[in-house]
Amino acid sequence: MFRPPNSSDSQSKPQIIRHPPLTLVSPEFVAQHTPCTLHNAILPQELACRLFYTMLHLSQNWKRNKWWLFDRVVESPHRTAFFVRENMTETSDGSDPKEAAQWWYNGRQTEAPPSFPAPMEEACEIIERVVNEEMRKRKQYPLEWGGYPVKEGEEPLLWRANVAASNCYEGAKESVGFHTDQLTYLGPYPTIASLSLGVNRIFRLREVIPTDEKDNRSARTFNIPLRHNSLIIMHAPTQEVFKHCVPAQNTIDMFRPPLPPPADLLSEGSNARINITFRFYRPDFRSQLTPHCKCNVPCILRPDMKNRYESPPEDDEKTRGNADAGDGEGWAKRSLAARYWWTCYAGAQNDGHGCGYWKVMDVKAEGRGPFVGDITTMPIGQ
Ligand SMILES: O=C(O)CCC(=O)C(=O)O
Ligand SMILES: [Fe+2]
Repeated sequence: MFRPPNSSDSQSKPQIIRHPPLTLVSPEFVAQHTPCTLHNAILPQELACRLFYTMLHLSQNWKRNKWWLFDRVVESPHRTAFFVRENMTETSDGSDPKEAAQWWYNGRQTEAPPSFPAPMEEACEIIERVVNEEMRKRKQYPLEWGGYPVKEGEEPLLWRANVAASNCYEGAKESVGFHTDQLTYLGPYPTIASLSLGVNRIFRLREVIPTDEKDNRSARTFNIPLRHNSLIIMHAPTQEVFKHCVPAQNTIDMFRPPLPPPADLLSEGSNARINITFRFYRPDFRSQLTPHCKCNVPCILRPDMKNRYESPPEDDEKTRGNADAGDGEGWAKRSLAARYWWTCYAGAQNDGHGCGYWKVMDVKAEGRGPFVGDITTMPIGQ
């Protein structure tokens, strides 16, 4: 006799519901399903256009990132550049984000990066205000940076940008693969504000399911169309829980800028998308404090996205991200183990062979902080 389709075997393993990809077209849907927020028409139209033309012009000199994958060199399918913001001493603790920025390209040391061009600085000031407003409504995680200066009579500052990474995707086929942003200089639970200019492209998010949950649920793919002059803020814990990418597409619509270019800058229509991610390099994760591996190369910091590392319960209490994990989607219910690893990165830059060095980050022993959790034990906001 054949076993009926719903045998006791298949019953012991519950059927996982596999949801089809979901396109999130509105800010409400993005907020409902992901730890990100979407803000359309973020900059005044004139500034968005001026910044687009400025960056498109500069992008002619941007480089493709190169790294070793197994035994061959691969090249990023887009061009990229890095910028450092001037006059950030009040939040930098005497450390210089320029130093860290020199390690941006896959652990290869590069020349000191340029400063923000004028329209990028203007945009950054607007974006900082929006990010702070948004963060005030959200809960904070104990390991977030708690060292912003407090000014009497003013709302507490929750985020600043001191660096920016910019990407140019020319045509439908240029892309960036699924990844999480390296936490080496950002530290745990970073907030990253990502501005889109030019053609509309899809930004894709997908949760990394912890090993112990993978028999119970599957990850859903979320597609978020990013229009010219939109901002997506990757709030905590996006980098700990989701991977993101900008996939190659079969077709894209030409971008017809609402305002003409200045006389000295080219182009009428364009098939390029410019992305600028504004970030805060934490003083307590400055490059001088990055552990080195056995190859004597600075390590990279990665979250334990799959909750593979079982930590002693006593030190879990303090660093746990989501001890009060509540309702909502699967990811929002996750209890984050808050484990991070320093790992060898030499394999990406030299000959594809690293030393396999691996160490759990120990915030106390490494002297990191101050953290949000040092100042307040209660999550603020919701
Ligand atoms: O272009 C984008 O929207 C994403 C870029 C990105 O993920 C990155 O630079 O790390
Ligand atoms: Fe990224």
